[in-house]
Amino acid sequence: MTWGNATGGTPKPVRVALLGCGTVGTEVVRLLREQATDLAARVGAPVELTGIGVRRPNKHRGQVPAELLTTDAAALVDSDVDVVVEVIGGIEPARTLLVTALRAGKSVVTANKALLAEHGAELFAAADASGADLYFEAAVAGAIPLLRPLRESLAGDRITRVMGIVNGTTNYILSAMDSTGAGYAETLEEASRLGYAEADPTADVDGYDAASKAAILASLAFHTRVTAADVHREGIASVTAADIAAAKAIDRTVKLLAICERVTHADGRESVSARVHPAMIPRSHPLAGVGGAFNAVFVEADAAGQLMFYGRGAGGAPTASAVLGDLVAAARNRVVAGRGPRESAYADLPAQPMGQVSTRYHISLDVADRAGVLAQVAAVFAEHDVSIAAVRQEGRVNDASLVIVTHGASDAALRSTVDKIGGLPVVREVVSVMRVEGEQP
Ligand SMILES: NC(=O)C1=CN([C@@H]2O[C@H](COP(=O)(O)OP(=O)(O)OC[C@H]3O[C@@H](n4cnc5c(N)ncnc54)[C@H](O)[C@@H]3O)[C@@H](O)[C@H]2O)C=CC1
Ligand SMILES: N[C@@H](CC=O)C(=O)O
Ligand code: NA
Repeated sequence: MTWGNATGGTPKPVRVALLGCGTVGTEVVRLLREQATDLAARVGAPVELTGIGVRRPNKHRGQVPAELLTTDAAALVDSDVDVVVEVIGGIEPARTLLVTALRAGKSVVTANKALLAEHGAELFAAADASGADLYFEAAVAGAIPLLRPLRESLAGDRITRVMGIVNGTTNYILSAMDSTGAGYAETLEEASRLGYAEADPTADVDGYDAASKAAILASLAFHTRVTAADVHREGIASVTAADIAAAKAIDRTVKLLAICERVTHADGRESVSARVHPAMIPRSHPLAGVGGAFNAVFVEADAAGQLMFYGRGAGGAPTASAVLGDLVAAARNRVVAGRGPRESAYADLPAQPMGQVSTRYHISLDVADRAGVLAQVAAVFAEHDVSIAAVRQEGRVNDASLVIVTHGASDAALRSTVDKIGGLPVVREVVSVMRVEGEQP
């Protein structure tokens, strides 16, 4: 179906197949229809939607043109189309459909971070074999233009760090827990209703979605293939009301962060560290003010310095905006017989295991309020070579809370420290253990 005409003549339309018509797909169809004339002018040819691959056509009647609906996504990909837009999600059948499309020289636009983080190399190889485009701006941080700046605008710089909030669902949950004390389950349900969560929301809460995005960000930033398996992943399922309260007590808030770093070793070798975990950050930190399903990402590069990208990271319309931007780029390339950026993985840096990554921790203990407790606890830290940066003790009648913030320590050292401290008779409970980010050590 062609909704618009290019100005100044009638060039051959760019034919587009859409795979999937859920939260994002429905909005892609709406924008294609509503902005058809402008899109045609920007592309230099009309953009023709030739078919929409869905699972249950009846579900979509009345929402999208019924004559476009098909349950045969493979046939749609095989048909005479120039660009395949995939918003099904998951690995199969998306992987097979996209590899087939790319090998056949059809450009691909996808929002599928899980697929890219696991099978990106295969998709790029298929794209290279035929010279087709592979665009995926919607896959990370929804509407925020982030991947194009990394792939293109910063291609002349040396990126050292990418850190931010890249999952809208978990940020929505953590923001609600922090501001209203709302419960975890009810907020997750709301995030699903609003179209932020993945089809299986455990991908969000267990950090898989953010880990896929971290893999994509690290790959682009450091010109290295980083897969989801290379990313250390912790979700928010273990974040308790006590953690949120402990953070509040010291003017911090809890966020799920994705952190990708270029690590330079003493001998000059470099490696890539990518991790996703909840962390306490100061309320004065710019990421602390990022609420709801919004995302924000800091990029640090040698020449550019620090850049911050902020906007809607989830939801049908914002994500469709990024998909449409990619579709215009791919369609333009078809019209002028050009090609978008290819995979850049020449640096091939090794992944740094999490055990070697040093992070700072905030530990909150419920302890007996008597002389010598602090000394006993401090001795365990010293024994494990974990250096203490700050200690705060608040006494009550029979018990007290002891808050310790460490200097940088490895996961392994911290884990053994906390295990041993939890076993001290003077420690009633280890109330909260959480990483600390965003402040000077
Ligand atoms: N919802 C969001 O805020 C964002 C989603 N994404 C990504 O966009 C993609 C789509 O997400 P949503 O639209 O939220 O998911 P959704 O679950 O709402 O939609 C997926 C659609 O694909 C259909 N589908 C499943 N298998 C199919 C098949 N074999 N053939 C044809 N259609 C099939 C489903 O019936 C469903 O309508 C996913 O990769 C997701 O990770 C990316 C950024 C944000
Ligand atoms: N489920 C994801 C959707 C966007 O990528 C999220 O919550 O961020
Ligand atoms: Na984006």
